[in-house]
Amino acid sequence: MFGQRCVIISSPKYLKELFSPSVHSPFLRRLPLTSGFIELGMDKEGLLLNCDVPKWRHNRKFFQQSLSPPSFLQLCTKYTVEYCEEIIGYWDCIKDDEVIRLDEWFRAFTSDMMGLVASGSKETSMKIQFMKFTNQIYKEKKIEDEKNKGEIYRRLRSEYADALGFYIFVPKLLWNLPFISVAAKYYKNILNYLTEFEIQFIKERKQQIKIEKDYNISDQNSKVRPDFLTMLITQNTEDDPSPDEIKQNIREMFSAGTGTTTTTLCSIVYLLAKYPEHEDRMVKEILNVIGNDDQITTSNLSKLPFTEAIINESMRLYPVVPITYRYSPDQNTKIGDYHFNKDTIFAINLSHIHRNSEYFENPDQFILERFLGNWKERIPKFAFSPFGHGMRNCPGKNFSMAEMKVILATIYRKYTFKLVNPNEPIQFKFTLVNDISKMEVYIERRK
Ligand code: HEM
Repeated sequence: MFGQRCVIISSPKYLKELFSPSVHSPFLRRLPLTSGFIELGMDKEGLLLNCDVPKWRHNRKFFQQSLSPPSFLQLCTKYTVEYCEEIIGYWDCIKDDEVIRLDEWFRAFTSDMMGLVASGSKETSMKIQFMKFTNQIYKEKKIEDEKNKGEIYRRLRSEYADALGFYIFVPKLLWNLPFISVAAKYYKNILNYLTEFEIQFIKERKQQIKIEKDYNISDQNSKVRPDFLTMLITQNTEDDPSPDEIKQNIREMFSAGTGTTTTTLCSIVYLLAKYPEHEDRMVKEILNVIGNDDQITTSNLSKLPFTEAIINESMRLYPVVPITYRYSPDQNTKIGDYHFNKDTIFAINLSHIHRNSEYFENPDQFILERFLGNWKERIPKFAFSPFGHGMRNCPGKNFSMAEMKVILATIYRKYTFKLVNPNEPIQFKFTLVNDISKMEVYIERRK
């Protein structure tokens, strides 16, 4: 893999070293440096593919600190509720016998939601999804959107997702070949245009914050949006993190936070459609804790253990990141009793580990009791790793768990979903993650 020896790890027994929480761990890198990562600017910026350990640590600190204040999580809950209300407004216009592409709807939802949470960009993916569905004057909307900043940003991000695939999977050697060179040039332009766009709005936000000298995130009267971008800028001392670092952190909030949540939500809906008795129990819990119409708050999210078990068991069966990697270029390493030369890539096969019968009885079945009660004492830590572990685990874990609980609680109070093809297995396409490819459902309103 990437020209290096790759060892696949399929047992949690060998994860202690690879998932070590120590800053001195030799496994602080995910993958070796490639020309594609350099072209994307991800080799030294952001987190996901950052190969420069001091720079990665610097970014990780800012990324994590920006996501963690309770006031920020509360705000994200509020935004999620608002967007759920928007999606309900559209879904209420859809008849019970009409087929909808749930994967597309959740993709639109998570994209609009991230737009707002990451950079205050108010976008219209759900509106467009609805217009497409109802064959409304989509063309006119398109022309109107040419001038809409949020819409330009949304499209650039979507092109960026394709550029990521290109630069990660197509080796530099091939970039000058006919046809491929056209794509290489096109994606280069997209990257440049997106960077220009992002640097400009970072500059504008910085100026806004400067005008309000004593800016405080909880000030209701402030004109500055209290989002991830503002959080990153307000931790800033002497232009640190730099605009380029801020830009990459925002990009990764989108690229790591939208597809993952979309796919996990689709897996949950798929499994609940197959196990209606679990759905009934979840809805009862939601109605008991939150009620039928009341707004969801962060404090009642912690009172939904059954809903949480559903999310966990779905992520066990269908982990959106089926394989994660660790890499040690500086020193030879030892995993269990085995010695490895430096430069070995370790591919940690999470989807295989999650179905190991040593830790999960009847591993292919959807059994919620596994994740009820004191499950953290029963299930060994590394046997269940939907968000990874150790120094490079997922910094968006709490955010996405809260987001998914709010979405489930809000939409399942109103609707139930029936699979159009109940006998078909769920379909994913694998890029670096498992991405839901198509999921067709009927929406039924609850009586
Ligand atoms: C259901 C939702 C999500 C799942 C299942 C998920 C899963 C993962 C996994 C398995 C990893 C690799 C961990 C490791 O190698 O140990 C990861 C990394 C990462 N995730 Fe998530 N993620 C989700 C949502 C999010 C969200 C919402 C964000 C942003 C707010 C995010 C940001 C990141 C970043 C930046 C990394 C790279 C961390 C680093 O290398 O230091 N993820 N995620």
